[in-house]
Amino acid sequence: MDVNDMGTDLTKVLVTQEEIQAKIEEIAAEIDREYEGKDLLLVGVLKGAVMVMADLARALHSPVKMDWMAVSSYGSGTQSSGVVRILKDLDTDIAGKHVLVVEDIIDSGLTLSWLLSNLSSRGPASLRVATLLRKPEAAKVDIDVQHVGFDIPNEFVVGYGLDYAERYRNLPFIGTLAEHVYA
Ligand SMILES: O=P(O)(O)OC[C@H]1O[C@H](OP(=O)(O)OP(=O)(O)O)[C@H](O)[C@@H]1O
Ligand code: HPA
Ligand SMILES: [Mg+2]
Repeated sequence: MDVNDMGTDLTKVLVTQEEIQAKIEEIAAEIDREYEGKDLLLVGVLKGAVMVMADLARALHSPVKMDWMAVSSYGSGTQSSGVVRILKDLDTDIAGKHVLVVEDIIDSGLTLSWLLSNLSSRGPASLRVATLLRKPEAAKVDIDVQHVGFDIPNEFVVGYGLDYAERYRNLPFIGTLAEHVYA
């Protein structure tokens, strides 16, 4: 799919497929260095992080394990409800493990902040975060994030895993959604 298949739903491409892939290679190299000789568990946050997780895991040279959590705070709108629900928990016990949470986007930060306190109560050996996107102007909580792909403006974006009402996740790039789509 490309931007021409999208009609007028998108106003622009914010991050191209090539820029995403190059950034993921960079982050993977950082992670390889950081966890050298350690067992690492990647925790992907469904559903948005599927694309980042799939590409990041394949760009790593170190062997890793992968697990998934599904949480939802957005429902079908463009604003976080602030109420996070676990839809699917991890299959594995993370006590004593090195855990890296993989996210597509940190927007208000409410989802991740909730998730990090939930996961840290399970006693991991370490708990860090990699995210492809972050919206600094939208932050409602301060979170220490070790790997950030791109800081982006405070606009609703879709593509590469990110949805609006479950659509656009399969775009290979990040685009800005036209206001008429959700107005
Ligand atoms: O920083 P926040 O304001 O909390 O927003 C970020 C979260 O929102 C999105 O998930 P969503 O709840 O839409 O679920 P999805 O991944 O299934 O689309 C996104 O994937 C992050 O997990
Ligand atoms: O900008 C966004 N787009 C799609 N999903 C999201 N979840 C949080 N922020 C966003
Ligand atoms: Mg969503």
